[in-house]
Amino acid sequence: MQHLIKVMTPLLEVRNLRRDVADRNILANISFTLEPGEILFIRGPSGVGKSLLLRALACLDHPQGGTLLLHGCPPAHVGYPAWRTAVSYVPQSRASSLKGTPAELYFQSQRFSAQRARPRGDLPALVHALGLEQLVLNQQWNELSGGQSQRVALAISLALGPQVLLLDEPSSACDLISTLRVERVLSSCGAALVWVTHDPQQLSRVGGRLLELPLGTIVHLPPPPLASLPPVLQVFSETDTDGGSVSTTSVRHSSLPTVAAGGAVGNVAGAATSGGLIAAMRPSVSGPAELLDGDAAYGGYSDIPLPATALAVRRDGRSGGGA
Ligand SMILES: Nc1ncnc2c1ncn2[C@@H]1O[C@H](COP(=O)(O)OP(=O)(O)OP(=O)(O)O)[C@@H](O)[C@H]1O
Repeated sequence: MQHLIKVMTPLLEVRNLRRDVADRNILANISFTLEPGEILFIRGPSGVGKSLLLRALACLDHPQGGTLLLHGCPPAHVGYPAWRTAVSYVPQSRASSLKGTPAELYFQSQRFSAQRARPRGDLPALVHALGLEQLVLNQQWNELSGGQSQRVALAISLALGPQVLLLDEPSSACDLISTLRVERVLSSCGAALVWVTHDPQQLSRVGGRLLELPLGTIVHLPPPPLASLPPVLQVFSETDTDGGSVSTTSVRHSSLPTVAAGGAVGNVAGAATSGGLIAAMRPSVSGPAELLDGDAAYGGYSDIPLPATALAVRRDGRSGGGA
């Protein structure tokens, strides 16, 4: 019976989520569940609240109603840094606000306490699979094109091994070939994906389910043509959902030998990762005071200077501005 309950607990559960901004209701009654490896596209007109939904799922903003559960546990139980590590937000564009190089960002992010003792993906393999030269990792962010920085930021997010990736138009700056690479890497990465897109072709190429906003209706997409998305790269092959621990990590690429790095164990409720990477990098962090109150909540973010708004929140206990 206990085993049955575990199997039935979704990876992520969203019940009747509500988002208001400036006294205006943007989203209401959004409900869905997500299982490991599932893809849920989000589509809706500009301004309908797609980014707000992703930010709420990542616990970067506080919803005005509803319930979020990761493996059956609410954010306060999981811990906000651990939640944001497991449920990782990849914003539409953030490279222009970043300083330094992608490699520096990747290594800085690993120093967050919530990122320690967790399995990693193979960043160079991911960079390669996304059609980038390795040297982009050591170039300044502001020297990269929009498409390059979008893909290298995605590679970093994938390499940090989230269980759920929240993707805000992850290929919007890419040409068609790069877009196909992004789709193939994401489709085979093993993480559950919540994927905002405006591209109807992307839905049919990738498949999965579709959440239509503003109504929140969910439709099942037809399966993609068999040949359209051959497995190119698999970073996280096995995830034991018992307590969120990851038991095995492997990297498989069509042109690379299989690399197994099994054995490392990370616990969502315990060690987990930063999630703070995104929160710390985003100057528009907002949310309840407890979400940002103190170093413990930030899980060691003191490694990286916090943006002014987040610092303001931490000092006076009030939340900063939204997106
Ligand atoms: N911090 C904020 N303060 C006030 N209004 C906001 C804030 N953030 C978002 N909004 C408003 O909430 C609505 C939803 O914004 P959101 O960015 O989620 O839209 P979206 O569906 O992602 O749009 P797009 O497809 O253009 O990216 C918009 O009307 C936007 O103006």
